[in-house]
Amino acid sequence: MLQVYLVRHGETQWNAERRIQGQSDSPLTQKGEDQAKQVGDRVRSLGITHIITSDLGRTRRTAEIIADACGCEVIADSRLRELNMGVLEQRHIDTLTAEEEAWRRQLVNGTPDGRIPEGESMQELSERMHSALQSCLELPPGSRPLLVSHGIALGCLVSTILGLPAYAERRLRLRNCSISRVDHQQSAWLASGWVVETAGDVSHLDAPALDELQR
Ligand SMILES: O=C(O)[C@@H](CO)OP(=O)(O)O
Repeated sequence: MLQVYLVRHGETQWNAERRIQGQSDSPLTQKGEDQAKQVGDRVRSLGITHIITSDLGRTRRTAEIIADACGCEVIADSRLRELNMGVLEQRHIDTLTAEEEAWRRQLVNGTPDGRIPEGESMQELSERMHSALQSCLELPPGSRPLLVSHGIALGCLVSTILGLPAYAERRLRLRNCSISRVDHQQSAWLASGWVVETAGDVSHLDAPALDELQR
């Protein structure tokens, strides 16, 4: 059975300021760096063989810190990027106009192809995240990969594995540097394929980020 660990990156400057990142980027705060070290401490004895990360700066930095603890190399995969939030990227969440807020809401209310202008739909996000996860099945037998990605992207992946719509990610709290795990199992009795073992564990963090609570 393949076990895949899923980690959201550490807190960033814009997470703390409540600004929308998407595929734009901001650096980890000191707290974010500390969170990533705590993930490293938590997973160093788990036998992680590969660290595969979104190619954005905040995830790469988080991955490097975890890789230092695990002693494995970091592989970048652009399929693990955050949802492209188009024209709203870099904006402060509290300054959106009513029209802009309606674009954002399309993503969370189930409009099938809802997207922010110049952005990506949840369906497109789901397809590329599942494609990245599926690639883990091609790793050598005995591998135990850890993927570093983003809040909406990982929430969408976990929700859709559970058979929920992609926008159900809004009901799943995946804080910065939370750890989730999905396993690929073959079972005649239980569901075959991907199953969710853990979602959003923050018990290894001394101070979970507040950004999700502030929304
Ligand atoms: O892009 C963002 O602003 C947030 C949205 O949840 O994602 P992350 O901080 O995980 O990249």
